[in-house]
Amino acid sequence: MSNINWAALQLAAKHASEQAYAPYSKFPVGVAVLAQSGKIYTGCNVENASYGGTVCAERNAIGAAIVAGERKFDALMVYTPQAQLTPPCGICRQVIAEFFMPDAPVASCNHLQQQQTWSLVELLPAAFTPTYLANSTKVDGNT
Ligand SMILES: O=c1ccn([C@H]2C[C@H](O)[C@@H](CO)O2)c(=O)[nH]1
Ligand SMILES: [Zn+2]
Repeated sequence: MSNINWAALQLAAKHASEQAYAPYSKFPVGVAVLAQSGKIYTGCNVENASYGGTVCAERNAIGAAIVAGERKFDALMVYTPQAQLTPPCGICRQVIAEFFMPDAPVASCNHLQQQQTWSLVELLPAAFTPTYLANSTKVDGNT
């Protein structure tokens, strides 16, 4: 998609970061995803006293969109709490690859109004995707 409203994604991701539950890392992250429907969904990181129970902002944003019925996405924006712009972690890259095209933009922004944009395939080359599963219904099915 060519006409992505990056400013709207940045603002939505920033607002989501303000809801982050990150008492352990003190690294509050917000994410906004643009679904093919044109709607924006958000998520924040939700940490846990059992640290491995933590869920990143990316997966929470995608989950919020999925439960609203979305299956395809055009862009993802991370709002990172530091000057150095940060891409999604490895687990989230795999989850993004389930629902985004390889050339989809995955971006990071910060309080300095900076933005860095990668393509998904740059972040996760040779991804294992639903197409490798013989009986896959890809992203359109419910099973
Ligand atoms: O892109 C990222 C990077 C990190 N985190 C979270 C996980 C953990 O709660 C904290 C520190 O890694 O930030 C995210 O939610 N998204
Ligand atoms: Zn992650």
